[in-house]
Amino acid sequence: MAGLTGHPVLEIGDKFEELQNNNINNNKNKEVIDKAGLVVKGEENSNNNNNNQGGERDMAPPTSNSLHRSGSRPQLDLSKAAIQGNSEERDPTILLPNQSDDISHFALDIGGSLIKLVYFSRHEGQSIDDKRKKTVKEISNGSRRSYPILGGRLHFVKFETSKLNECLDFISSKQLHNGSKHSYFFPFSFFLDPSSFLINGDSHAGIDSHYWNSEAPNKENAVIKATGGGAYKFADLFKERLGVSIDKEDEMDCLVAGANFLLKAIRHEAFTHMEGHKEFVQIDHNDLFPYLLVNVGSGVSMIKVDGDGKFQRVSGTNVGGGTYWGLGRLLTKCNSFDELLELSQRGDNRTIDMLVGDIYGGMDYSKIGLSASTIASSFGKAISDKKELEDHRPEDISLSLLRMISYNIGQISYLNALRFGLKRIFFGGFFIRGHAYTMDTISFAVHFWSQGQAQAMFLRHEGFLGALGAFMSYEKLGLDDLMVHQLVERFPMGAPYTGGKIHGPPLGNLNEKASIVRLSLVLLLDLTLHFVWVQLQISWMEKFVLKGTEITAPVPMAPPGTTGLGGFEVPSSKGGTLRSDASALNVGVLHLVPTLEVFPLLANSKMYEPNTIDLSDHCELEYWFTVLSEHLPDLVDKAVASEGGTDDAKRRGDAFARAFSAHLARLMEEPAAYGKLGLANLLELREECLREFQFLDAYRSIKQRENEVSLAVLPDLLMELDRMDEEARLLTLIEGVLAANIFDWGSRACVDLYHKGTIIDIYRMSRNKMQRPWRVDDFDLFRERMLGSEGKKPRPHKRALLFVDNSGADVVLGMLPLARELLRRGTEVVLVANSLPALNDVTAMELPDIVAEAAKHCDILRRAAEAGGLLVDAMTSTLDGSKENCSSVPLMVVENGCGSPCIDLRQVSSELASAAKHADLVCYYCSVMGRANIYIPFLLVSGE
Ligand SMILES: Nc1ncnc2c1ncn2[C@@H]1O[C@H](COP(=O)(O)OP(=O)(O)O)[C@@H](O)[C@H]1O
Ligand SMILES: CC(C)(COP(=O)(O)O)[C@@H](O)C(=O)NCCC(=O)O
Ligand SMILES: [Mn+2]
Repeated sequence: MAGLTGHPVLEIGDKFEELQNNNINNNKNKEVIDKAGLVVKGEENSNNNNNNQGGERDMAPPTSNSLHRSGSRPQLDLSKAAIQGNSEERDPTILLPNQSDDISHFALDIGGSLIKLVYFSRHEGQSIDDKRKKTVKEISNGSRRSYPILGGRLHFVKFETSKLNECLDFISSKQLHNGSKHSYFFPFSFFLDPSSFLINGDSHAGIDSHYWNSEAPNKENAVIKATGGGAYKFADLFKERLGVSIDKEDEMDCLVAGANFLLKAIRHEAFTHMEGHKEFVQIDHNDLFPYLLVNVGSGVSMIKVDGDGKFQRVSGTNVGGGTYWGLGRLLTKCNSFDELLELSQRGDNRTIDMLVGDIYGGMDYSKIGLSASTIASSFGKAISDKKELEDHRPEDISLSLLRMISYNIGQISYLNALRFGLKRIFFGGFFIRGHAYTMDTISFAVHFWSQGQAQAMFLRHEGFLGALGAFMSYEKLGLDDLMVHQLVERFPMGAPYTGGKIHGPPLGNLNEKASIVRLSLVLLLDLTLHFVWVQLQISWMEKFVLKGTEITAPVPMAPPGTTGLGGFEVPSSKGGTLRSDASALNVGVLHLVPTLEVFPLLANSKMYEPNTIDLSDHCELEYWFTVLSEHLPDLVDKAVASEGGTDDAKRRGDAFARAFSAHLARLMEEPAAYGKLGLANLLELREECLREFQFLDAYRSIKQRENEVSLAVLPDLLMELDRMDEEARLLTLIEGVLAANIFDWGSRACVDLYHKGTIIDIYRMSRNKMQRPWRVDDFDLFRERMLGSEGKKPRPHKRALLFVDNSGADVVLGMLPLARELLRRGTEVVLVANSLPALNDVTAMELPDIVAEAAKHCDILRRAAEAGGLLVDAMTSTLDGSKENCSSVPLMVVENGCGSPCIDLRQVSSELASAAKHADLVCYYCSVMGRANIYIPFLLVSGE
């Protein structure tokens, strides 16, 4: 598992606390998995050491092509690529017969102020072409869907309605309107014109669809879904410019469909914001309706929502976002909405608003619950004939206007909630703009007037409700069937700081990055084009490196103070600039992965929390920020070495370090910037960031070296185990699993420990320390089931799932011997490993080779691996001479669907979910790194 927390699973949130309190309650642990039976936990082990692991060897990158939930790289199938027609031609067409479609769909919400665009890039997963192929088939028993499975990504982008042309250019440059086409051709000329890469775009769209299409687009039939007034107003323009017809969807229908989808499908979509404090709310799907939806766009619509498609627009107000921006622009001469909002942060509305105290001689009007600081009359002081507009500070005007409008919206919303007895009010629309003071003001109004009975909540995808709803009206996409576990939100890592014109979420001008891939393709076909490739690759990376030095810290949104009696002080944040639109949207790309499933043995997926550590606790965040920052130079060294230490790798390493540091800094300032933040998210972010800078496996050589060393000592270990009687062997095996899990490069103490001795020394030393009773110690129950007791026969398990974690000793000396013991007793064993590399975790792709090597020394493993389809080639002779006949009991490998050091059991691969259904033993172990850097390994063994 590796990782600073290991794979935190099985209610480890609870467990971790319990562990820290030295108060483990076995019964509670047993509730974790339906088929609970046994929990075994190892000794606490404190390790301190130093030293450095020396020189890495450069190795060829792995050819991982399995589908997993990250999938942040474009996947190209270049096999059988060929130039069509005459290769001497200037713009020959290249045929990629095996490249799957990248079909795009998009929908628009064209409002009074902004155009919201939601588009989908879809690609097929590649077929599994590794040694696990047979395993996967076996496990599925024919029930599993066969690859490829369609997945894709939803991207969110916005434009100003007044700049409709920008939107049309964007659509055109991405050829979104040529969507569902089935050709795999593209013109060579695209690659020779660097300017064609300078369009706005994002990294996660991967390869734009038009690169695959050279046929004249079939525009006549193209129909796109759009909502908002602009769907009517600009329909002709769309036809003229893009040749597409607009299929108009009702705005209210779309708002409701979008809100319902988000509230059901995105785990932490809604949050409260009171007095500067943001808290994510977990909405119970079965208890969502009714609610009041308030969409604050140019104007405001208030909709009572009773179910999917069941709603009534109950009210609205013409004092909305357009009013703030329009009046604000007139009164302050601001050039942009953000500038206006920024001004408000430095404003003092008391100079312009008439307060209760102004009227009551500085006193509260407490009889009716009004404090002296309550605004009695917005802009009331402007009646003074002593002051003209220019005598007022634009900052004060902006704040006064913002407060007036936000408060008014909050108050009218409350009245409508009261009218219909609604307790929950969700606010959307881009007027909110994730702005702390706006949200606080609305929340305050709702709270104050409802006396705490109604709750204001905000939506992370605030302005995109209508566009999402329009998008979902494409029936064939079946998006409404998507479930929360099939969606993974990712924040592209390099983009926020790359500069250039950015639309939408933190994506940036990354088409240049995708161009690297495209040009590599050109390279394959025509090496003379090398110079173009190099030039463009540099341009993207250099841009990042240069911009990286200009990264500015975000503006802290300090909480405003309140005075209690209905009054609000001025915002205490006097900060500088607002974040640019791109990063301020705070929404990432939504990856739709239909293959993800909830781990079926999870007893209570609602209660389950994969994050052992909640980073909204500032002390925790600061601690982990320091750990990750300090570890960064070492990680960059490893990453660069893993790519051969070339100049290109160094440049990418530098860019990675800047990108990751910038994200860390951002999260330090605003921990909830990317949604609810836990340690598992932060660790995953780091892996994603590495991948985005094309470091596919930073620990590659370390892993290989440790596998080799561990495999070399495995035969001795197996002999030692075989000399023991059954009981001693079982105990030693469990101790071995606990001991070997110490080899985790995610923990500082463990890295230090490495330099104390050889792997086998450390393994033995750790094993000897695992004195019973362990913190959680159900070993006796386990032994009884495995070996039987007086009057009770052994009851071998049918199928065991062994979650494997770190490469080297952990898997080889810890888990494989346990697997062997289970196989020997007739239990099928499924090794569960990461889909993509993360730290020193072993991956599912790497396991067959490790098992094959181990099988050379062990007949049991060899036969089982053969039975499980892991050994494709005939094996060499074995050394341990075991002759037990277990050829029919297979050893298999499945990927867990995860590319992070921490697994989230709510989102695992379908092959793991499928394997779990027949399992009656789950063996899951992890090391928990406490704040004191104390290593606490524990193993959860649950069986029926
Ligand atoms: N960059 C921006 N430009 C203009 N208005 C913005 C911007 N960001 C936020 N807003 C606010 O959002 C409002 C538009 O919200 P939106 O939900 O998109 O409504 P509409 O559908 O009417 O365009 C604007 O009136 C303004 O108050
Ligand atoms: C007319 C609208 C639905 C248009 O939507 P918008 O472009 O503002 O998002 C909206 O502006 C609105 O509901 N206005 C309030 C009108 C009223 O009820 O007084
Ligand atoms: Mn709108």
